[in-house]
Amino acid sequence: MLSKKESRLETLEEYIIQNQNRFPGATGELSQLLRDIGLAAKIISREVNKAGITNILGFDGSTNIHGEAVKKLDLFADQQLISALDRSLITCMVISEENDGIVRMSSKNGKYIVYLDPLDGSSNIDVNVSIGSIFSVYMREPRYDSALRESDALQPGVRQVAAGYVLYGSSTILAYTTGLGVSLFTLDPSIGEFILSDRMIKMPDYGNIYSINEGSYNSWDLGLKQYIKYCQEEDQESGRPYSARYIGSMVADIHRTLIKGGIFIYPHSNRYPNGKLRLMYECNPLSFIIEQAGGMATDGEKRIMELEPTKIHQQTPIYIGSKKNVEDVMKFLKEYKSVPQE
Ligand SMILES: O=P(O)(O)OC[C@H]1O[C@](O)(COP(=O)(O)O)[C@@H](O)[C@@H]1O
Ligand SMILES: [Mg+2]
Ligand SMILES: [Mg+2]
Repeated sequence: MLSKKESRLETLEEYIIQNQNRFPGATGELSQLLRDIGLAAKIISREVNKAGITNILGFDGSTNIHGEAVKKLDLFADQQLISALDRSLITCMVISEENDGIVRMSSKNGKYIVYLDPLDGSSNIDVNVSIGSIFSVYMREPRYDSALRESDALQPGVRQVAAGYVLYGSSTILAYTTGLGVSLFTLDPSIGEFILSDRMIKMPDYGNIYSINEGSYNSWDLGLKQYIKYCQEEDQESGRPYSARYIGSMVADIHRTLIKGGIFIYPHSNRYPNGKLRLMYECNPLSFIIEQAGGMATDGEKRIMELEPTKIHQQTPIYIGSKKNVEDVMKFLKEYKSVPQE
């Protein structure tokens, strides 16, 4: 929450410009890109807020590359974000959950590559539970020819120049980082502006909340089973048992973790041998946010943002949240790694 001293309303626009001025050589293009995403987020938020009375709920009838039935709002959000990014001619390529291949933009010389999860938490759209949008921005490597290739987009998370999410919940919140900390902006629909609500947020080092879909329990690693058992044991001193919270929209579960601390886990399982969540447009951007707020994100062994991507839609297990909680689960995974499964 902002201090009393900071009660003068600061818009996303003003904040972006202020940050840009910290870099004498800045061209203003990244600022423009963030503005583009802000505009699309306002349009999506308006549509989400009245979804029950417009014809936007339900399925579109198509299936995406993950074999998921696509929702109409998935496509609406995809179109809004892609057209907003295309307008300013600084993005050359978009990779989105709802498009199998790379989406080439009008400007093939644009210097940015943007990954999108246009609508996150699709299973919650029709039941009015918080959903989100996620974005991740890379620079395009300068090359002798301007041909756009999928391999241009296969860069590890540590190369992100910006990342963030929009949460469409009881209020609409935009969170982003360019590597200089994380700030949150709340949409004031009456003036149509995102207003700074948390500057340079730091998350708790530890939290007594764990978040995981226990439905796949039977195919979890023994170390994970032991960690969840540890979370559920009675021990007042260490704040256990923890509370279980699972919204089923990664953006919403991560936003809660950012504010309250704790851990969010989507492990590998029989149903998802490589995990369910996508490295490039879910795990990398949210890991960048969490790390910038002082947290941690791994695949159970390695730092998510150091994973070398081989496919634009690849999946990964993820353990993300407060540093102490993630270190704890890593210890359990390591300790039980060689113990035969029950
Ligand atoms: O229903 P499950 O298996 O718990 O999966 C929920 C997870 O899947 C997702 O909905 C996948 O994202 P999309 O909705 O963008 O496909 C995440 O937001 C969420 O964390
Ligand atoms: Mg998603
Ligand atoms: Mg999605």
